Amino acid sequence: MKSLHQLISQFPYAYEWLNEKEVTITGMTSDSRNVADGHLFICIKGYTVDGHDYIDQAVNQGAVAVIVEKEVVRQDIAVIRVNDSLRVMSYLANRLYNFPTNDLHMIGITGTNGKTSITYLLEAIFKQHQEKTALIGTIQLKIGEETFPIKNTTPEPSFLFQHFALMQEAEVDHCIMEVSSHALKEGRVRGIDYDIAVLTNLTQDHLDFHQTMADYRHAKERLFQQLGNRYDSERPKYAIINLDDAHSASFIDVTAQPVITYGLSEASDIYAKDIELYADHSKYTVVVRGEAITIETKLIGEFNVYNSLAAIAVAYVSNVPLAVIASSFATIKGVKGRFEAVDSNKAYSVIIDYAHTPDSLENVLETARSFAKGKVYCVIGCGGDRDKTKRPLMAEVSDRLSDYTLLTSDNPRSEDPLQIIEDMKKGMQSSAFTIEVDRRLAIEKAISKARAGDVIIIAGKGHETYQIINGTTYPFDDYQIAQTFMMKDLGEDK
Ligand SMILES: CC(=O)N[C@H]1[C@@H](OP(=O)(O)OP(=O)(O)OC[C@H]2O[C@@H](n3ccc(=O)[nH]c3=O)[C@H](O)[C@@H]2O)O[C@H](CO)[C@@H](O)[C@@H]1O[C@H](C)C(=O)N[C@@H](C)C(=O)N[C@H](CCC(=O)O)C(=O)O
Ligand SMILES: Nc1ncnc2c1ncn2[C@@H]1O[C@H](COP(=O)(O)OP(=O)(O)OP(=O)(O)O)[C@@H](O)[C@H]1O
Ligand SMILES: N[C@H](CCC[C@H](N)C(=O)O)C(=O)O
Ligand SMILES: [Mg+2]
Repeated sequence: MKSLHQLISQFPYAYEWLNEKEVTITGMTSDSRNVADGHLFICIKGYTVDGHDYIDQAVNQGAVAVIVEKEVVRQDIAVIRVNDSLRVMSYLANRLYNFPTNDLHMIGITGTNGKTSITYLLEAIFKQHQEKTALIGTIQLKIGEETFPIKNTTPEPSFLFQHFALMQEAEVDHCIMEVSSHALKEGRVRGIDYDIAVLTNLTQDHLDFHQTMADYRHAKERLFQQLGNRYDSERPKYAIINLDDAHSASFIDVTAQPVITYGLSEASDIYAKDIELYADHSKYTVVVRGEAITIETKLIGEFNVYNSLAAIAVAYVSNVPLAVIASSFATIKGVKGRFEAVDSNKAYSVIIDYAHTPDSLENVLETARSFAKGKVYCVIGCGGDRDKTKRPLMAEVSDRLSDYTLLTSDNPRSEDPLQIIEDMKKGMQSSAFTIEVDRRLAIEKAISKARAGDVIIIAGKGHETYQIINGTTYPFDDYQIAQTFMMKDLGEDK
């Protein structure tokens, strides 16, 4: 809690009081729907609506002050005009909550695929080392065992800083967060003092937002530029980079901090060798600056070897002993909705996965192929209001790597589901596919085709428990739908 005058006492931005008033600020937000008594409401001009239009709602809910970019005349509340309210929000949130990231060990993970997976691997490792964690990412925000729903993978600054303060109060040791390219480009993570930045990989996604791969890469590079330029022996900083990624050199180039590389060759500081991949577990040796440990884990596929290397690198520079790291892998059962096998006693497997990019789908289908004794089926759709150019590419991957594809809907959002499928269809070379716009029916059709030894990949929605069609959100859970149908699926040979 601070007075507004205190909050702006050393304000480094140009500003103008449109109505000067001494008020006490209890919290802040840029979403009028979340305003509570004593809040500062920050008006942001968004892509769809303008936050300035919600001042009345914010005041009705208890806002005592607003930050605006426009001419706003009000006598009842304090009004300050600035040039860039989003930038100012990061600064004010940092001050209101007393610079909470200065006392937290902040780990930021960026890259196209693997971010969520790595956050959960790190949670397991730090737990094994008796340290307290917080996670921020696609599935949820989590402080210790307490979970909070989340709208974006990387939320806006006032939400972030409010929760960093809660983490500080809860004596969290490590805050492990996914940092999306949208957040980096929109400046949602300004002012966060990261200690470790991780790059998983960079392949095509989000070209609707970034237009070019170069812009997408520049956005992700900002995390590494933000890692600071000072060398502080009390609090060393590290850039952890997947050396096998085609873009690794430019990420190494932009950071001033020590770089730790990981990969599958001896050229990396931390690498895996003697990799044995099975249908239900994996085993490999990880060499960490000359010292070797054996990892045995239920995580499946080579892409998860990469994810585990990233997590091991972070844990290693965070002073977790290698023996503790190795033992923690025995506790990891997998990550919700990431290559998650549906529990059943069938002779075929159904796997729920969050692959929603060409590269992730390729990884997952290659993994399925490597152990399938029978056919591989893929149920796949693409999200509406998202990168249209990835649609035919994802269909092409499914056509090439599975024996049969069911083209269906993901979250069509505001788009026509059949048009999305038409866009996907352009990538299909073979005729081994069916179109079934209803995702539930597509899942059921795929399962009813399955015979002993077959593998069905249901891709794109992973942990999601909803489907957005024509702007409306309906309950929808790939896992439950698949499991319910499997229990009824008593066909021959099953
Ligand atoms: C394209 C994009 O990045 N959109 C983000 C943007 O929304 P926007 O500009 O459309 O916001 P808006 O609805 O116009 O609202 C403008 C302002 O008015 C406020 N408002 C709005 C309505 C109201 O009733 N009251 C109110 O105060 C809003 O809180 C906001 O401050 O700002 C919002 C607030 O920060 C974000 O929630 C929103 O993310 C939307 C939901 C989204 O879907 N974003 C995706 C693309 C995204 O960011 N994804 C990445 C992960 C991607 C990945 O790695 O795969 C993520 O970090 O989530
Ligand atoms: N290291 C990896 N390389 C390639 N594909 C991966 C990797 N790790 C996971 N995947 C695939 O990508 C999917 C998404 O994984 P995960 O949720 O961990 O990624 P993410 O980066 O958090 O994605 P998002 O951008 O949606 O937040 C998984 O279901 C799997 O199919
Ligand atoms: N973070 C990603 C998730 C995509 C998940 C997929 N199910 C979809 O809805 O497209 C995005 O917002 O683009
Ligand atoms: Mg994620």
